[in-house]
Amino acid sequence: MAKQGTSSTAMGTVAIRWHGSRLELLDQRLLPGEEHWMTLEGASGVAQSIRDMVVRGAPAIGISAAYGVALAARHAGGGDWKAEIKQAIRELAASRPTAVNLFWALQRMERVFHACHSLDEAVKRLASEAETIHREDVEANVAMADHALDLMNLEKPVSVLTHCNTGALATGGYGTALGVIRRMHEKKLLKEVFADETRPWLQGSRLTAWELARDQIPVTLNADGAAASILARKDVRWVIVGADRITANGDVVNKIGTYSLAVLARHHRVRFMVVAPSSTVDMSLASGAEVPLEERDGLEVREIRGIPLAPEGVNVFNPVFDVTPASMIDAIVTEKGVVHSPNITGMKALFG
Ligand SMILES: CSC[C@H]1O[C@H](OP(=O)(O)O)[C@H](O)[C@@H]1O
Repeated sequence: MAKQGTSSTAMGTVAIRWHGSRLELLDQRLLPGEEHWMTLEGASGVAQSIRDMVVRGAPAIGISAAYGVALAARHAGGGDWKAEIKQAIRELAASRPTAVNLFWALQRMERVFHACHSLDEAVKRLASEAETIHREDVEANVAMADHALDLMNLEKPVSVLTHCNTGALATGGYGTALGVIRRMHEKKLLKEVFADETRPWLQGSRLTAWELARDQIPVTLNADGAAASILARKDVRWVIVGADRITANGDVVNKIGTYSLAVLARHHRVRFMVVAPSSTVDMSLASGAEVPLEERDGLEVREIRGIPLAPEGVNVFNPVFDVTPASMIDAIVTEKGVVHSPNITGMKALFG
C-alpha cells in the first residue's frame, strides 16, 4: 500500500488507496501542482468523484466503483441493506457513460452481492472482490507490457508517441499504454516518448508528463497539433494508446484525438497499437458506432482553472471520446494476448 500521504509505493505511483472502511483518491484535477487526497466513505462520494474526474481512466474508474460498492455495504444502515447497495450500484453506473470497465466492474460486484445472504457476508465478500479487481488490473498491465514488447521485437531503442494518460493514474497501477512505455524504458529500448498534451482536460501535460518525470523517464511534451509534424519528422515507430471500450469488430473508443492520430499514423506508415485489459472489451456491441460518447461541459474548453480561453458563452462542441475503426489499428494488446489487424474473427478468437 502507498505510504501515508504520498502517491508512491515500491511499485511506483498510485492514485487509489483502499483502507477497508474508506477509499482515498488522488485528486487528478489538481495535478501536477498539488497532490491532494480525497477521502470517500460512501458510494455517492465515489460516483461524484468519477463524474468530476477526481479519478479517471477506464480501469481506475472500474476499480473505484468496485470499492464504492464495498463502501456501501460497509456503511449500510442495517435496515434494508440490500436496497442501499442496489442504489449505490445505480448511482455508480450513472457516473460516466463510455468506459465499459465501469459496468464490467459493477457487474462483477453485483454477482457477488446477489450471492450474499447477510450484511456481514456482503461486507466481507464485496471488499474482497473489489480488492481482487484492483490486483488483477495491475497484473494485467504487467502482462500487457510483456506482450507488447514481444510484439515490437525491438533490437534497439525507438521513439514512440502516446496520447492522454494511460498510466498508474488511469489504472490500478503501472499502466496500459504507459505501462508498455515504462517497460521499454526499463529494457533500455525507449529512445524518446512524445506525449500529446491532450486538450481540453490536459491528461497528457498534467498527468503523463508528471508520472514519467516521477519515474525519471525522459518525456517530450507536445501540443496536440504538433503530432503530425512529429510523425513526419521524428522517426516515431509506434503510436501507443489506451482504450475506454473495444467493440466486437475491434473498433476502439478512446480519448478524443485518438482517431486523428490513427489517420496520421496510417499516412506516415507508423504502426498503431492499442493497449487495454480485457475488462475494456465489450463483445456485446458490434461496432464503435454503438458506444455512447461522453460530451462534457463546454467550460472545459472555454476555460482552464477559471482563466478564460475563449469569449464568454461561445458555443462549444466537447466530445471527450472518439472512435478509431479497427481497420486503422495494427494491434490490440490485452493481457490475454494480441489481436493483430483486429477484426471480428480475431476478437472472437480471443474473447469468445
Ligand atoms: C488506461 S486509461 C484509458 C482511457 O481513459 C482516459 O479517458 P479519461 O481521462 O476521460 O477517463 C483516456 O481515454 C485513456 O486512454
